[in-house]
Amino acid sequence: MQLTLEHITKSYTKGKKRKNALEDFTLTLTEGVYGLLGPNGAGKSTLINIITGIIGKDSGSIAFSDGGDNSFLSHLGFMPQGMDFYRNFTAKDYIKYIMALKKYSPDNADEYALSVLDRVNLHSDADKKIGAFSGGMKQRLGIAQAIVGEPKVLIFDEPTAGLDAKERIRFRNVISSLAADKIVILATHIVTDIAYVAKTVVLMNGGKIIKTGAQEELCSDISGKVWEITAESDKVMEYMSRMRVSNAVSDGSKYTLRIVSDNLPEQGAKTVQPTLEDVCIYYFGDM
Ligand SMILES: Nc1ncnc2c1ncn2[C@@H]1O[C@H](COP(=O)(O)OP(=O)(O)OP(=O)(O)O)[C@@H](O)[C@H]1O
Repeated sequence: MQLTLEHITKSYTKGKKRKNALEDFTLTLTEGVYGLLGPNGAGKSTLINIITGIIGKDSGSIAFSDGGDNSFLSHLGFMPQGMDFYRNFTAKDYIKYIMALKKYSPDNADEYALSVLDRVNLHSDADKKIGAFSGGMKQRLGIAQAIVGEPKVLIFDEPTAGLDAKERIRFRNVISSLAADKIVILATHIVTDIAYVAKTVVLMNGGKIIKTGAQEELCSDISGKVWEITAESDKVMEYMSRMRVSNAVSDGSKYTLRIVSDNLPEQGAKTVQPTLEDVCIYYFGDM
């Protein structure tokens, strides 16, 4: 299975100027999770809106290898940013409503709706009204509506916004369990969400791909450029203003700073193993 995005460009007019929100974006995706990472304005939502057919592209092409005669959109499940729901529906009725909208009619509609809810750990909440759901439960219901009809390509836009740590972990586990035989695109600026589940990380900025690869490859590309130093607490702000500091931990009296820099930031600094967060700081500065 292959989704091929080739030379996609989209521009907007700002004042008197045309500005590219996406520029010659080219990527081939196969089964597994792709993490789209980039700062605000990088072009993530524009890309997703084009793949999902919400907006048109100026040029470029989208091709899906397993579509048969059906349109690509019939193979797509989508969870948009900031999704909302009908509060008075139960979870099961909502899923059945989505089934109707997608014209998906398995032999036993109730059983199928429950099986979808089971996959996002909402089976026992099937008859509860959505108005009583927590933020995390609603996000999982968002995943559930996306998988109705068993689409081969799933897209999630900023899916963990506002979730607590426990729900984030739950979300990641659900995504991992779905990804084996699907193409999953996960757009976010929360690095840890991607660090745990993405087989491929796509770093975007200014409408372009800055780097793409497995997390380990991206980390090893900046090997030797992440350092640790110890600093007195009154010097921390100065370091932060001069250097790209990806982390600062205090032991009460002193700080251990993690610094991303091409060159030795200070005598005595030791190199440490880069993480995906360091990679983002390296390419984007603060996200
Ligand atoms: N309808 C529009 N009209 C004009 N400019 C737009 C429009 N939509 C997006 N842009 C511009 O295109 C660029 C990419 O925006 P986009 O929303 O795709 O980025 P993003 O990576 O999704 O950012 P965020 O994380 O903030 O949602 C930005 O410079 C944005 O201002």
